[in-house]
Amino acid sequence: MNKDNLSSILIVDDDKEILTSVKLLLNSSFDIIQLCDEPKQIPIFLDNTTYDVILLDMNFSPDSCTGAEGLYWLSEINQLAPETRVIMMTAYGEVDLAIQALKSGASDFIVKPWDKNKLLATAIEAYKLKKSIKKRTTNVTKRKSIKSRLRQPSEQLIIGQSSAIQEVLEIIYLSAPTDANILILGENGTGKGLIAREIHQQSSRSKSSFISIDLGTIAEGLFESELFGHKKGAFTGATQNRVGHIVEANKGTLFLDEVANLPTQLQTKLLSVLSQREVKAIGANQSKSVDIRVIAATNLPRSELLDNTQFRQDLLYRLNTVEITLPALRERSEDIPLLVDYFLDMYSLKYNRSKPHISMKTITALQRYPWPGNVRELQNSVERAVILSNESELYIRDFQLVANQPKADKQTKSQTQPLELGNLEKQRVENALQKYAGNISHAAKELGISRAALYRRIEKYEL
Ligand SMILES: Nc1ncnc2c1ncn2[C@@H]1O[C@H](COP(=O)(O)OP(=O)(O)OP(=O)(O)O)[C@@H](O)[C@H]1O
Repeated sequence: MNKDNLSSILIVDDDKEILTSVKLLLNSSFDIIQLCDEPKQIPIFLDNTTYDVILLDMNFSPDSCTGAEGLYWLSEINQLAPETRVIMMTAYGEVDLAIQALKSGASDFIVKPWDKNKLLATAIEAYKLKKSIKKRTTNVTKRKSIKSRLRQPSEQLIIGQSSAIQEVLEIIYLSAPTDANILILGENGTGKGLIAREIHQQSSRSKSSFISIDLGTIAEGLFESELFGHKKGAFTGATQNRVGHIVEANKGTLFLDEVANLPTQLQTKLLSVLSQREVKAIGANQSKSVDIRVIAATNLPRSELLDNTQFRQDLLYRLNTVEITLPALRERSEDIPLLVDYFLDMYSLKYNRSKPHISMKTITALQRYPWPGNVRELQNSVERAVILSNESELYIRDFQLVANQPKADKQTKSQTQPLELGNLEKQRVENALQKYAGNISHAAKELGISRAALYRRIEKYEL
């Protein structure tokens, strides 16, 4: 068999017992497993073999606990074998080190003493990620590394080392420079707006406008005028000419958030704009030619969008030349340590506080919470914790999560999750509405969702 098709892993630890036990554990999942008990040998191993995954200890000298050795070897591996995914092995409590390793390009980390299933799952996940990225980029010449893009200064960073986020970054990288329309799917707060901006930033249209419209918040009668514009006197109240968002986005990007809310007759009109590349304001005699790229987003699951008789399928096929699905935060809890660290930096700076410490125990508790409002809810919780806590360390209570709602166990997730999440969400919406005496704006901010999303939940739960 071609050596390239064999899965390979290198385990680096100075403890020979650990090496043997990890080898036994991974034996049936990897074709090539090599052991290294002396980190100085790493370059020699890398010279002989291209590994998919390396499992790397943080400390090698008997008294060392700074993690400096692990970080040094991580950066060496990044240079010598940039495609290889590195999983760091850290001791319980070394959360700052683990985060530093992730920021320095590690793929993931695993805490010692480890749970065997977790170690196996982490190694397999890293292997799959390595393969999927390799597959999609073999034809791309001059490819910038994903990690360097992660660190690139931009308005707002997309944080995440999970395979789901890495794959999203890869799709953005490949599709942004083309003019293809893109449809982004994902629950509220998963980062659809952030991704849309990043696509615009990475496109050749980045110097022109990025016009974002939330179709979930536009009043029924205003859709057409907002999107297409109107001429003075076109209808009662049209006292002036109005340029629509489509024309404003000319040469740039038009982001249609909550696109499933677009009324049917306007779907037809939008479809014609996309195929004719012309737009006609209400009351105008002449069409104007436009050059726009459309990015659309919806929180509806794909199946619902396809079955939806209210949404024109021919428009859907115009919009989804490329499709990006953002997973819920509860499905990629491995991103939580980095996200928490990122938001702690952001809000300590904003509120002029010293950055609080956070223990591995607290991080683990945050990872077990289901985050129905996704990254937005996490961001709001961290902001609140930074504002309200005066301590040098943050504890789980500072995040004010709903008590006793741990994430469903993986095995039982499919049976229990919808019910648990539905109840949890309903309870949270009810609490927020009560707390702010029905004030939608305040309650939506507290929940970390848009006003439109809150209205939909009020309707859904008949509150
Ligand atoms: N991967 C990420 N890294 C850093 N910040 C993120 C990430 N994902 C989301 N965020 C932040 O979370 C917040 C919510 O993201 P965003 O508004 O893009 O979500 P959305 O899916 O568009 O939500 P909605 O459907 O409610 O409009 C924003 O402040 C965004 O910057």
